[in-house]
Amino acid sequence: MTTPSAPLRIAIAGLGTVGVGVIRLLATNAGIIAARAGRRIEVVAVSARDRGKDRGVDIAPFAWEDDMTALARRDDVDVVVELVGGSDGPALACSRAALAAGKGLVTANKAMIAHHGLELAGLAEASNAPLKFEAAVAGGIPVIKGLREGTSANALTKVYGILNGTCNYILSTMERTGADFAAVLAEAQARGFAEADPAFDIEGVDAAHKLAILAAIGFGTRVDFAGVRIAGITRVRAADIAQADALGFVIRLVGEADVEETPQGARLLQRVRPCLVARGHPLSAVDGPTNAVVAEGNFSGRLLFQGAGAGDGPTASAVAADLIDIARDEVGAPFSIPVANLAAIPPAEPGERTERSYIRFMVKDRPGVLAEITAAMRDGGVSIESLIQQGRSAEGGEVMVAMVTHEGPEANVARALALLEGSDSLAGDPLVLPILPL
Ligand SMILES: NC(=O)C1=CN([C@@H]2O[C@H](COP(=O)(O)OP(=O)(O)OC[C@H]3O[C@@H](n4cnc5c(N)ncnc54)[C@H](OP(=O)(O)O)[C@@H]3O)[C@@H](O)[C@H]2O)C=CC1
Ligand SMILES: N[C@@H](CCO)C(=O)O
Repeated sequence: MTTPSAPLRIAIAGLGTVGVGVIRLLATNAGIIAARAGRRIEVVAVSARDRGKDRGVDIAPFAWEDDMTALARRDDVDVVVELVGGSDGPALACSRAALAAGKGLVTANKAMIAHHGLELAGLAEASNAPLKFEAAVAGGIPVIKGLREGTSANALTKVYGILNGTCNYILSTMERTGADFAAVLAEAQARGFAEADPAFDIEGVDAAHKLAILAAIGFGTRVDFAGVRIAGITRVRAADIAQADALGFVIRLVGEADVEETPQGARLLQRVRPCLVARGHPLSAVDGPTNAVVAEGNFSGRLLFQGAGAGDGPTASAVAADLIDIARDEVGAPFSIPVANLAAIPPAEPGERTERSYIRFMVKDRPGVLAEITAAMRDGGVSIESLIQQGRSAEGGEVMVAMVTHEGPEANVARALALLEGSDSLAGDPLVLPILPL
């Protein structure tokens, strides 16, 4: 006769959008989860800032701890689920305490994994404790599992995609409705997609956290968040979205990573930037808070992972999947290979890479301005494919000039723009958006 396995006992630190989502999911799907995990997953204790807050779920059956580190050390807990957020502070303290005590750790905290993932993975290895963070990248999409397991036999050539639901919601809503940036950001915050500090979303930092994690798993490298070149969406105007649309593109915030071989050795390129994406490219149809990740393997070919990148339900789904893996005892090295074997690859210099670009200038509406811009392009070695000046301003006002370049070295665009620096024909810095190849 077999005895039923003991439940997996968990503690949840953080009872916000995701924490409450996890409590709801574990209760709603308890039967399915127990059948698939081989045992029940039971919430034993919880912690957050404000014990008295109405969270829309009953937390009375769970023990309460004010101190998250004490929560992490409880004897009646097997796995700590960290859903507080922030790269340091109580999230990190409770994660370190859990792993040091030999308990499993599941987290959705990409900021913490991007900054301290290697240390935490080292602690997990030392304690032989599981560390899992599926929800940290692309919400409900099983992309970490996809890269750690599905493509594990491949050398990846490239990983890229739409990694921030808030930015995608803002860009696609502005595109569809013409609404104002600030109003759409407020909607994303109200719907629970945005980070506690939404500057992390709109300035590209959140996508960079996720990209650094994906690159580490995809290429077997040490997590290098500092090596990610980051540009957010705050400089994209409604007029750019309209201009891109007229040219047959949408604008999306894209994170991309690859490893290139140079005469000096391997170099890791990681960058997050708003890009023009041609209608017809799989990423152009990714709307709202949806995320999509493309991974190109040398045997698998191009794989596309797509789904909800944020929100309580999808993120809770990823957290619970990690718990089920732990309950089944199906865990491996957090970054797919042991920390000591991850490669330290220096960051790449992108200047010699070639691409097509969209360049937008706000200029004074007066004779000679276009000649000045095109001369700088010529002298920088940039070949112009098309150039559009929008309407006439009121006398002496600003007008928008947008151009699309032929494919050429990125360094040439930088050189051309340097030639225009300080020109009093320009009203503000030009905006350069790369055109994503098909
Ligand atoms: N929201 C989403 O769609 C997604 C979020 N994530 C990640 O999941 C994590 C949680 O996000 P989310 O649920 O949205 O965040 P919320 O801001 O909704 O919730 C955070 C929770 O942590 C508690 N908390 C915050 N700071 C402290 C502190 N200093 N001491 C004690 N408790 C604290 C809060 O307590 P109280 O409620 O009492 O104030 C709250 O319960 C983050 O790492 C986030 O990046 C990942 C994927 C998607
Ligand atoms: N703020 C994040 C949450 C999911 O990681 C986003 O908008 O994508």
